[in-house]
Amino acid sequence: MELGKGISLADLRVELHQKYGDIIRIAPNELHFSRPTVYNEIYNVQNKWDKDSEFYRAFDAAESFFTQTNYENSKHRRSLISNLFSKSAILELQHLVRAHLDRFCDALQEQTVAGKSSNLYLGFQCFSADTIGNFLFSASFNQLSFPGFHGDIIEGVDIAMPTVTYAKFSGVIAWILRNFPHWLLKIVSPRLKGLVIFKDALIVQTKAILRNPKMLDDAPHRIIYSELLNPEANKGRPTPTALHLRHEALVLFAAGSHTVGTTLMIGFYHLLHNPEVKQKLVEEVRLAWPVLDQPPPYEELEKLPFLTAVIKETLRLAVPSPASLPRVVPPSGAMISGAKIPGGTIVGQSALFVSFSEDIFDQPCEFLPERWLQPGSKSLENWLVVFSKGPRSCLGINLAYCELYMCFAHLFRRFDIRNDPAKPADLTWSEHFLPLFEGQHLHAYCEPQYE
Ligand code: HEM
Repeated sequence: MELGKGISLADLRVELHQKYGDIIRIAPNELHFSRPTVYNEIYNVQNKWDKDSEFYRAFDAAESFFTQTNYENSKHRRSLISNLFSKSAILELQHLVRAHLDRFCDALQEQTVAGKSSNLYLGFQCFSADTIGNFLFSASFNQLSFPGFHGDIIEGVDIAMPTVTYAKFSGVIAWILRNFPHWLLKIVSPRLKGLVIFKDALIVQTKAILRNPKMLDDAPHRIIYSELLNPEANKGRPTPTALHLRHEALVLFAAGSHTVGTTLMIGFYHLLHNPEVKQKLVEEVRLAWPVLDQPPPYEELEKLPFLTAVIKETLRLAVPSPASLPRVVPPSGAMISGAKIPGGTIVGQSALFVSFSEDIFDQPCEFLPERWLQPGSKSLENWLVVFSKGPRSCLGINLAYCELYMCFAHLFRRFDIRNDPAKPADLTWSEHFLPLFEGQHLHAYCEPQYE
């Protein structure tokens, strides 16, 4: 109903809570809670509650561990992939992030030299898509090479995004979308072409790898398929099929690209609109990075206190995955928000209700990195919940932080960045599991620094 009226789910939840109180029914068997303390009651290490199957069927990736509703069934595959995203693996492969940043910076410089401002929303999406592609498959999708950062895959993701919401509300629509022939999709919606070609390429790639797993030996670093097909780790279990591999690849690409791109865009938006905060960040980065062609490694950047505060504040405000993440209360029932909730009820809370809670964050709508540097602000970290919590929390958190630290530091060290006044950004978004930004994108001029 709300889709028909064009109202974003995120706004609708706020409206309903204002009208009906702390606990609202958002579907016949689904509750949403507004008190921010509920987040830690639902999502925590003890609660291995199932994900809601109707919600997660909306993703066209039924064989991935992400859409696997039962924790026990998802655990094995998650643990295989987690090797690639451990902190030590990310430190070892940080040069991949750096390589894509170099390409990104070259493209920004070219656009500035041509007298054009850059679309930073698309630029960050291209950067994160190329980076995650490199981590997962040791291949680049070259989204950064598209003129004006109009990458065909990332634009296809934005166009396809509302289908997740439609599929969530109707099993029939979910089925049609899953089974729609790719050749027809390219004709009906030409702007989806890049995404369709990407999905078709995954079909070919996964079949070829299963036919000849030895080709994995040629990859310059470990990739998802080497982990998923590891014979030692899979002992006593069936080997993953081409469909398993493809669905894991799709989910990891989707989870690792849009989220990071959105976070970067929101952070840059706030820094460009808060010149004093931006100046403080630039000074800190310059001090840690005095010689332009000798960038410090990620290990050094993550020690910078103001940069760290900027990243925390950016994540808090960005909430790149704003949906309520529905879980099923176990048969024994549970106490949530002071109420006894019967087993089988679907419950959830959007992280927006924590990030923007006045009870937790003073002036929650303001971009105030300093809040993370006050005495006692360590306790605030409990409320930085955008990666979710518990056994189904974000698997890519180490890679996400690495990309954020390196991107903020590189761009603000290598460029003097200014808003394009002719193109004021409109950050209005609607919720389709991910936020869809349909207004004017953030544009900026990036003047290269030569020392
Ligand atoms: C700022 C960046 C990111 C944010 C805020 C974020 C946030 C989240 C959230 C909230 C979840 C829980 C989703 C749910 O319960 O349905 C999640 C899960 C996940 N994320 Fe991220 N994410 C980010 C980046 C990444 C990256 C770079 C990757 C790398 C591939 C990644 C991979 C995953 C995976 C695989 C899951 C599913 C975990 C499971 O179901 O057990 N994420 N993420």
